[in-house]
Amino acid sequence: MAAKYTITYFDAAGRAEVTRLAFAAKEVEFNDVRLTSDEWKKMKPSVPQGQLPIMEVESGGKKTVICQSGAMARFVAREFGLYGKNNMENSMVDVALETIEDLFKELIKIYTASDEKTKDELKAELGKTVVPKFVKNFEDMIGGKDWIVGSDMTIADLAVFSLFKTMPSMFGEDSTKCYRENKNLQAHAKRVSENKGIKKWLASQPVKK
Ligand SMILES: N[C@@H](CCC(=O)N[C@@H](CS)C(=O)NCC(=O)O)C(=O)O
Repeated sequence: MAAKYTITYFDAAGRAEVTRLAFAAKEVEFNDVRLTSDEWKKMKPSVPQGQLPIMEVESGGKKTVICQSGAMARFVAREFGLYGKNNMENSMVDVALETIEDLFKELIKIYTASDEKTKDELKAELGKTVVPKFVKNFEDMIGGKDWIVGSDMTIADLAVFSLFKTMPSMFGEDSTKCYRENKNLQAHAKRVSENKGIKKWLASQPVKK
């Protein structure tokens, strides 16, 4: 019997969207559970490491909960052939995922800033210096190729697509100006969004933040 998957997170893209997109791209069904903050408060003590997202995998009569968004994304990527074709490609996928994690950390700095003034300063810096640095990193990875790693779409492509798609709604249009001006990355985003499963997902599951 096929495995049953449940992703639990908040009603946001955040750290769950790349795994959701992997299911969408491969047109594999999963349970998309989105908690309110009250529901989360009740559930938190029973969740491994006390944070979201988590993914429950039911297979062969056994239920396993995977926490840590990177572990979830990599699990799904390995299951569905989105992790490259050999050890070197796996590593290059990891390079992209770790780079996305570095960008996430920059974004979290804005969320956790102690006062509005610092928040505004960090937001202004995001579009001016932080994002351009990351855009250069991803531009170096993709160059004129179709995909970030190898000859097929991987979880790395979904991670880059997802984060840059979400950022404007959280940090303003200016935050991703440099990304929108990059021809190779725009072509890349178009390629990802034209995947049949992703197209369906984007049409049916608008994520607000
Ligand atoms: N390294 C963890 C970080 C998880 C994390 O920071 N989760 C946040 C949401 S993005 C969370 O659960 N916040 C609520 C809480 O800590 O109670 C991962 O990648 O999954």
